[in-house]
Amino acid sequence: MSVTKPAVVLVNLGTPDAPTTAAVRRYLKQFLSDPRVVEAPRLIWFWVLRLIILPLRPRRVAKLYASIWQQDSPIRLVAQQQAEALAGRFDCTVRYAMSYGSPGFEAVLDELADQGHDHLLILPLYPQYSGSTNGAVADALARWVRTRREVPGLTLVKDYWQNPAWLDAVADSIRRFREQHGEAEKLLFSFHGIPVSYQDKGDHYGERCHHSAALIAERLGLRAEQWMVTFQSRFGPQEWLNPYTDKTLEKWGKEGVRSVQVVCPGFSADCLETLEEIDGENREVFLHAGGESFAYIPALNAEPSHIDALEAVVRAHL
Ligand SMILES: C=CC1=C(C)c2cc3[nH]c(cc4nc(cc5[nH]c(cc1n2)c(C)c5CCC(=O)O)C(CCC(=O)O)=C4C)c(C)c3C=C
Ligand SMILES: [Fe+2]
Ligand SMILES: [Fe+2]
Repeated sequence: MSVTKPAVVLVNLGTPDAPTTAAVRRYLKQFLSDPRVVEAPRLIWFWVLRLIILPLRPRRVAKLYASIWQQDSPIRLVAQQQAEALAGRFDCTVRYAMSYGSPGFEAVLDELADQGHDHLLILPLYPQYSGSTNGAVADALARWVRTRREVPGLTLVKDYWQNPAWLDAVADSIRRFREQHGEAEKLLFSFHGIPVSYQDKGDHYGERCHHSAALIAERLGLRAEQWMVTFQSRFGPQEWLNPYTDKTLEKWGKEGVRSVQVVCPGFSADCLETLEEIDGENREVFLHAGGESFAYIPALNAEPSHIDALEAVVRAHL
């Protein structure tokens, strides 16, 4: 009747099924239709999305995806590795799911509940809560609950940037990188942005990013002038959290900063926004503006120290 063991579901943002215009269009349609992601007036956005964004953006973005594609999209390959590695740590089922695209979050929840798991622990893989990411997972969970006659016990992890195991894992990865490659003049912590209007309405995501970076810098013993926090991945004409990553790298290059290392601790897996936007586009911006050396420090992905941290987060909530 029921399996008494809990199951863990790791949830990340999502990605297209293929690096093609059609697949990117399907993905962006689902993603950008979520009112948690784009908080524009619904009727206006319905038409802007269909008449401007979806006819134009997918072709360009599909090329960017093609440039980072492996056997699959990196974010999905990493999710699979993370789930496998974490499953090795407990006597319980661990699955991964995506908020947009596949494997769909609600389908994975159905499967686990149908197998009789009577407690599901949902861990969104965003270290810093934002309504636009973790909030969207909560919405999807609430929608799913309404479809189930028998609702399992549910635990939703809000976020985990304060967990010492996660802070140690990020600090150690930076330390190891600097031991291998030497130290750059500047260490830039780049986080995905959100529109300033979301912050004005009460989303404290930006503060959580600043606190995270400060705690990591403290572990590394960095002086204030050695590091900085910026925000990347702007979308649309609104003002987003600043300072912006690209503008900062351009300014540094022009001002004579010779070497930078960039780390993106808001991304639990490498993806389009780190591999292409940071290690591709922003590298070019810095070098073009006069910088001499640019290095991207990879996300924690399925590193054992990351799995240690995720294990600690799960154990703290089970
Ligand atoms: C209004 C739009 C967007 C908000 C708000 C937003 C917040 C947000 N996103 C992430 C993490 C990721 N975003 C990724 C891609 C991506 N993000 C947006 C838009 C918003 N994000 C778009 C349109 C895209 C797709 C690419 C593009 O068309 O430019 C990804 C990468 C996924 C992949 O397939 O590799 C991640 C991860 C966070 C953490 C966040 C708020 C805190
Ligand atoms: Fe995004
Ligand atoms: Fe981007």
